[in-house]
Amino acid sequence: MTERLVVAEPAVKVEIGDVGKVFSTRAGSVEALSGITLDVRDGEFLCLLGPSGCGKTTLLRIVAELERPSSGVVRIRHDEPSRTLSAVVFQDYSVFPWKTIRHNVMFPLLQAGVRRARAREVADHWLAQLDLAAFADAYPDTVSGGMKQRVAIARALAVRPELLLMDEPLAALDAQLRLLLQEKLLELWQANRSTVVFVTHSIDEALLLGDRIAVMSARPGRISTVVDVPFPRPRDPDRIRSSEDFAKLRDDIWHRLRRELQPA
Ligand SMILES: Nc1ncnc2c1ncn2[C@@H]1O[C@H](COP(=O)(O)OP(=O)(O)OP(=O)(O)O)[C@@H](O)[C@H]1O
Repeated sequence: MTERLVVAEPAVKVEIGDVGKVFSTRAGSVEALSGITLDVRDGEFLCLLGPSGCGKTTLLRIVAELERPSSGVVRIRHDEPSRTLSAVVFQDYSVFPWKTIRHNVMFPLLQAGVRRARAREVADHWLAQLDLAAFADAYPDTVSGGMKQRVAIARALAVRPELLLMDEPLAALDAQLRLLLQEKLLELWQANRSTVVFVTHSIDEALLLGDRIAVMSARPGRISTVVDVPFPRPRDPDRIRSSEDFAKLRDDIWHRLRRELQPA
């Protein structure tokens, strides 16, 4: 069950308490998550990292209220009722192909009751932030995958959600583009802090972007450890990636993940 109410601890934005999820399929039941207890702190960038199929997407969908947990509870603190509580960015460039890029970004604002002229202004601001201003009148299918994903990110940021949920938003991009978009996300987040839950397979990405990394075990997913990322902000991507601490933490997290990947 998902509840929106004031959680006990004011520094906590999302309280995930003993959440389990079992999917029933024709072939039987699949236990995707078991006993997940995790707090997402107000204003933090939390990364969820874990082996394929460990339930990262399921957990994110439960927090987004797109899926109901089979057991346990999720509580989300909604501080400003006039503000959108959460927005989700998926991996697969979920943009409307029949709308121009500007109208894609305007859409959730109009849905939220923002006046058209203001929605256009806000959309254009975020398109500029994501280097898409020149493509505002283009349709998504005429631009690259990386651009479509930037549209999806601009659309999510434009509503200024209290909680931004991202499910491997950079996974479908080629390696170089992924690095560039990681840096863009880092810059945008540092300038417009909100609470973020970010699912990724990439240890490097989690270390560059995250304040904390919740490492999940193989299915049924559990939180096996939560790593504090010690790099101060604002972060300089090149300095961080080439630092000794980065290499050490990457190695440490990789060893934990490898244990999960190896069959018992
Ligand atoms: N709607 C569903 N019905 C049945 N099983 C499901 C459903 N959604 C997810 N699962 C199963 O639950 C488990 C967890 O899936 P999930 O997609 O959450 O994992 P993930 O960690 O995000 O995987 P990946 O990293 O590969 O994207 C998998 O075994 C998956 O097959």
